[in-house]
Amino acid sequence: MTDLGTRNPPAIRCTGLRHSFGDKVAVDGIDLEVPTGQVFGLLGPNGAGKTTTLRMITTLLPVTHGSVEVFGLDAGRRMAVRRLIGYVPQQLSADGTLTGRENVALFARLFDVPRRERKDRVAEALDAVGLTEDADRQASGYSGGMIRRLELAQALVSSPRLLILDEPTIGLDPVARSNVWARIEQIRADTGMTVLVTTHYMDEAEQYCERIALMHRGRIRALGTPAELEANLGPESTLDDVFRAVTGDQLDEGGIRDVRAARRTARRLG
Ligand SMILES: Nc1ncnc2c1ncn2[C@@H]1O[C@H](COP(=O)(O)OP(=O)(O)OP(=O)(O)O)[C@@H](O)[C@H]1O
Repeated sequence: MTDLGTRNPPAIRCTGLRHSFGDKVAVDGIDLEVPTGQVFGLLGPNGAGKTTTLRMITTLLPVTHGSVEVFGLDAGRRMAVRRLIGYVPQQLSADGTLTGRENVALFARLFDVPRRERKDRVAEALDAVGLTEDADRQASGYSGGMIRRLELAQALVSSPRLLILDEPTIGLDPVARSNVWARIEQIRADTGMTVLVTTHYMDEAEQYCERIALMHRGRIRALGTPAELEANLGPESTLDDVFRAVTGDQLDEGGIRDVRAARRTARRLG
């Protein structure tokens, strides 16, 4: 019997997780548990170590110090773990020369969705993100919000148990942002999927995340429900205040590489 059947592990468990790029310590000893079915937000300024953490959880970066388990499976079991995860990275992954449907079908093939199920699963994923009507248009004509929803469909087509979204709404206008979140919420309600999301938008974290971890300089500095974190700081505190208290107002730690990446993403989204 696999570990999956023998107990009821959390969706994610990180223990003593560290990662360095040369001399730069990007993740500096993280302990984190995300229960199954939760929408969990990872917040922090540029360069806090959020993406590096996500990349270790998704097995794109090897775990060299500490451990990561996904539904009880060690991240070292890369292929088994990847089958459980849908990942929407910050860098856009949709191909503008293909239609929406072709983009999702490509992911269905990549993720070994059985051939006879593919057509239906692609249609279901497109429907879940509200792109059925536009599915046969070339993706280069999509708005930024539609591209993000298309990428959600790409991540959903393999029916993952854990959906990981790195800045899913960066560069989008408020209507497109709430549209993306409405889809995420609906999918979660329909499937019970666990969602791990990074965002810079405190209002989104407050509204949509059941629990959040605030990262700064590679460490988790605060962990709890938005209401708990606010109450801990003091009456009338907002999540913005908590963020400022934790980061000491240093909202931009990441340097030119991170800012360029964020701008590039926002620009490509139009
Ligand atoms: N491939 C890399 N090579 C060298 N340094 C890197 C690399 N990736 C990340 N870093 C550095 O590690 C630190 C953490 O970066 P990371 O991208 O994880 O932060 P982040 O919290 O996701 O930031 P952002 O909100 O800007 O995406 C930063 O100082 C960053 O410059």
